[in-house]
Amino acid sequence: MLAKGVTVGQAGVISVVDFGPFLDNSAKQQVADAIVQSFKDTGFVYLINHGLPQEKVDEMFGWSKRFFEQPADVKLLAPHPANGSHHRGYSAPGVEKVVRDVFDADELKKRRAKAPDVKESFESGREDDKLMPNIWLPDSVLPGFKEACIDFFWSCREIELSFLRALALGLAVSEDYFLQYHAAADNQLRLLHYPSVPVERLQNDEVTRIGAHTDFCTVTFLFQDNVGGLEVEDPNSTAPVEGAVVVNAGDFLQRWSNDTLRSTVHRVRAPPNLVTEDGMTPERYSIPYFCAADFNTIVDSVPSTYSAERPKKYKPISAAQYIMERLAANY
Ligand SMILES: O=C(O)CCC(=O)C(=O)O
Ligand SMILES: [Fe+2]
Repeated sequence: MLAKGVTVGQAGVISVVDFGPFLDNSAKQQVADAIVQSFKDTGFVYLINHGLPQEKVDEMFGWSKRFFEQPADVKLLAPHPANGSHHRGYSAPGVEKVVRDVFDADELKKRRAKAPDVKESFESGREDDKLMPNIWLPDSVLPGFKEACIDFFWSCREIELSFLRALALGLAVSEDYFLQYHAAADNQLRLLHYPSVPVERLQNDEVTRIGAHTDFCTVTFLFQDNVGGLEVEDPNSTAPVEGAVVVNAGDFLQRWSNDTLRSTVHRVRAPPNLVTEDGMTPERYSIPYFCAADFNTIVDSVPSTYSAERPKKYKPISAAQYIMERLAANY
């Protein structure tokens, strides 16, 4: 049963949940239940009143645009390392191909050649991350960009911490259950730009914006502009909801929850009904924030998600091992 009052609408079949009553403590359990129900049903939820002011989101999109407007050789002053497990810096269009269940290098090459992902990205994390140091532009280029990324990273961290509390409450474990495993902020802020491309090529699957995939962390928060095109499997197309952050469960959380919560396949294709006169689909910007468990932590199934009737399906695993294997397979 979905809690009425906090579930304020549907975008496709995905619930739009008002997070305000969680943050102000007026209806914490109802909000938590609505989120968990939506994660069980679809693996996705839209959150409104998430606490991050819209001006901050708009500002970050502004920085993202200014970054991607730079000439290629400037952006490449902060190059993403060729090593796919160091996820920082700038990746030019076509470099990364997000796929599902492909770990073989030759097969990846084939898929990339067939339908490249037409997107470029810039990734950053916390400044004190020794495992994956940030890769910034030189100080003289686009001053303020680095500070904006860092500031936005920590703003998103606030939503993450509140959201993880809600998730725990909704799963009937102690409110700080997930927090103990997410103390380090091993998260990743990703700026994405999908350049304008001929609609026909997107529709014929000659090129993709982002290929069908699941995320592999705990949860992802996605801010998007109003262009649209994000599609969630079976069989939902989602439209951007004003002021909302889209949250989805990653594979790690699905595994962690003993398959109670779903990590759903999603992709970005041509936005419906948006074509310019010359048959081009407008460019699109989005900002996902991937939240991962502490690399050094080992997780076992969430206590409320297994029982004699529903035995554990998975062995305990370290976040580092799981995530590094998945990252390296995408590059
Ligand atoms: O750009 C989007 O809307 C989706 C991005 C996404 O799914 C990802 O980066 O994992
Ligand atoms: Fe994704």
